[in-house]
Amino acid sequence: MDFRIEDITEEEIDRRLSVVEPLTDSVRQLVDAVIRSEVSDERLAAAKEKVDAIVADLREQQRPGSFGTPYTKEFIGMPWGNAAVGARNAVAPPLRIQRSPGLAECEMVLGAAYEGPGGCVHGGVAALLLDQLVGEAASTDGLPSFTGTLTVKYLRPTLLGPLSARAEVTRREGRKTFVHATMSDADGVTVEADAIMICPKDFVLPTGDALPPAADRRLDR
Ligand SMILES: CCCCCCCCCCCC(=O)SCCNC(=O)CCNC(=O)[C@H](O)C(C)(C)COP(=O)(O)OP(=O)(O)OC[C@H]1O[C@@H](n2cnc3c(N)ncnc32)[C@H](O)[C@@H]1OP(=O)(O)O
Repeated sequence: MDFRIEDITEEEIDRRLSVVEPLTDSVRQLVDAVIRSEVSDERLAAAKEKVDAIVADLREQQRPGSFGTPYTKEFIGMPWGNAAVGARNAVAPPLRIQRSPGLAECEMVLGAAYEGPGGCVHGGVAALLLDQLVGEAASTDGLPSFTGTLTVKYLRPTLLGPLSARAEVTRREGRKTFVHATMSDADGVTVEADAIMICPKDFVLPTGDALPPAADRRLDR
């Protein structure tokens, strides 16, 4: 796993985000536009040429593999490639998660890129987003937790559009944290999930140091 340390300030994080977040958002718009565009085949083909030119430009300098999750020395995480929250990942809605002890909540608007059954959110997307949320709720005490088991129950179809989601720790047992989560539309809960999150026994920081006190850890950028 890639948890490298980057020696940068919070101001530098903000500066980098101010550059990449608008780009990522434009790519999200591109994804949505490609799905829903009704322009002629000629214009679609011309669009492909333009997109290919942008891709070639960006690939001139590229890191190998994935983005990973770098941390500052102050343990501020930058999971910018993450599929649910990544600031550089157009696949991510992205979730903007509010955290408090044992709780993670967010509101989101899921559009055409997240469709499963016609007009509805893909079940795998709902599971993906709830997986992130249970992970964040379990990790609000500063201990990294990975999903051991995630059980998802789809109560009724989730229509694409504005939604909210919530995950709450129900109990902790040693390295195990139990979390309950829901996704809701304006009429109430559409999906619920239960997770057993586990702090791995062999987890070490990239520095080889022990984890710092919980109050000094922020896993939230
Ligand atoms: C920096 C991060 C920021 C975190 C902040 C951001 C959040 C990110 C959210 C993303 C969430 C994800 O997608 S995470 C990615 C998906 N998940 C994974 O890839 C995890 C893959 N699995 C593993 O790495 C491992 O199997 C672990 C960590 C889950 C467990 O390994 P371990 O630590 O060796 O566990 P072990 O000692 O055997 O068992 C400890 C206890 O847990 C129980 N247990 C073990 N495995 C499971 C299991 N799959 N489901 C239920 N329970 C289990 C055992 O019975 C035992 O209970 P007892 O006998 O003590 O009662």
